[in-house]
Amino acid sequence: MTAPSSVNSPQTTVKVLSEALPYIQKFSGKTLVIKYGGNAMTQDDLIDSFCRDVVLLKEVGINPVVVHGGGPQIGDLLKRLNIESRFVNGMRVTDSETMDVVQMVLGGLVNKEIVSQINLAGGKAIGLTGKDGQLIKAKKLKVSHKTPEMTAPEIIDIGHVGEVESVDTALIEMLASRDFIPVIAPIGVDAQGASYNINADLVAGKIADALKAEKLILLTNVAGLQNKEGKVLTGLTTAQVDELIADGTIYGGMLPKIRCALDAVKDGVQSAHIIDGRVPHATLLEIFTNAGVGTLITNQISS
Ligand SMILES: Nc1ncnc2c1ncn2[C@@H]1O[C@H](COP(=O)(O)OP(=O)(O)O)[C@@H](O)[C@H]1O
Ligand SMILES: CC(=O)N[C@@H](CCC(=O)OP(=O)(O)O)C(=O)O
Repeated sequence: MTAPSSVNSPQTTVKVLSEALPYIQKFSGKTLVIKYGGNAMTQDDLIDSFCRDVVLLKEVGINPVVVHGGGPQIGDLLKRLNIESRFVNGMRVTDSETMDVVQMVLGGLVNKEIVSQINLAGGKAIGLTGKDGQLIKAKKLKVSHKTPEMTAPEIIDIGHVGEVESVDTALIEMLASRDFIPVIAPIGVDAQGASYNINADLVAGKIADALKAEKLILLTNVAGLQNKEGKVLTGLTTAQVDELIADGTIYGGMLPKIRCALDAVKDGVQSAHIIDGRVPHATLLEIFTNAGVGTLITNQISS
C-alpha cells in the first residue's frame, strides 16, 4: 500500500527522532511544569495532541506537571447563566456565585477532560484542585489599581480571588514518583477552608518555583509576547517588560503570564516559555527541537 503524501518518509521520521536524543538525555528525570491555557484548548484535536505530548514526555522519563486554565470555558457557562464576566488587571472579579461556577468548570469539566484524554493516550493522570490534600494554600489577593487620572493607586476588592501562599510539593512528587501525571486546577484553599479562584499562570509559576522545575511552559493562543506590530519578542529584560506594560503593549491575560515567567526564572526555574498552543504538538516542538518557538525568558536576561 502506498503511504499518503502527508506522512513523513521513514528517513524524516528517524532524523526527527534522532534529533530529539540530546534533549531527552538533558531533560530525563527533570520536572517540567506545563500550563495549558483555556484559550489553547478550544478544539478537541488540540486537546488530544497536547495530552499525547504529555504522555510521551512521561514515557521518556521526564516529569510533566500540568496546570490548566479555563477562562473562556468559565466565561461560556457564566454567559449561559446570565452572569456578567468582569476583569481587573487580567483577574476575574469573583463573587460567591461566580466562585461556584469557577469550581464547577475548573475542578469538574476542564480538569476531567484533560485527565481523561491523558489516560486515553496511555498515561496515568490524576486530577486535583488546590483543595485536594491542601495542595495549594492561598490567601485573598489585594489588587491595586491606578488610572492616569488618579494620583495614587487604590486597593480594590475583586472578591474570592486568591494568591498562592504555599504549595505541597511532597504530594506532587509522590504522585510523579509513582508514574502519575498530576493535572492541577487553579483553585486554592485557606486555613478556614475558604476557596479562592487563582489565575492559572500564577499557580503554574508558583508550582514551578516550589518544585525548582527545569522549565515553565505557558501554552496560550498567541505566537508569544508580541509588540504592537505583532512581532514576537524574546529575551526581554524586566525593565523592557515594565516599559511594555506602561505603554499598553502588554495587557489583560498577558500580564500575569509575563510576571509569573519573570518571577519563576528569578526563583530558580531554568527557563520560561510563552508558546502558541494552537500549533499541534507545540509542547514537543518547544522541548525537543531547536526551533525556538515563542517567547523565551531566562534569568541571564531578566534582571
Ligand atoms: N503583548 C501581547 N502579546 C501577545 N498577547 C497579548 C499581549 N498583551 C495582551 N495579550 C493578550 O493576552 C492573551 C493571552 O492571555 P489569556 O487570554 O489569559 O490566555 P490563556 O487562556 O492562554 O491564559 C492573548 O490572546 C492576547 O489577547
Ligand atoms: C482570578 C482569575 O482570573 N482566575 C481565572 C482562572 C482560570 C484561568 O486562569 O484560565 P486561563 O489560563 O485560561 O486564562 C479565571 O477565572 O478565568
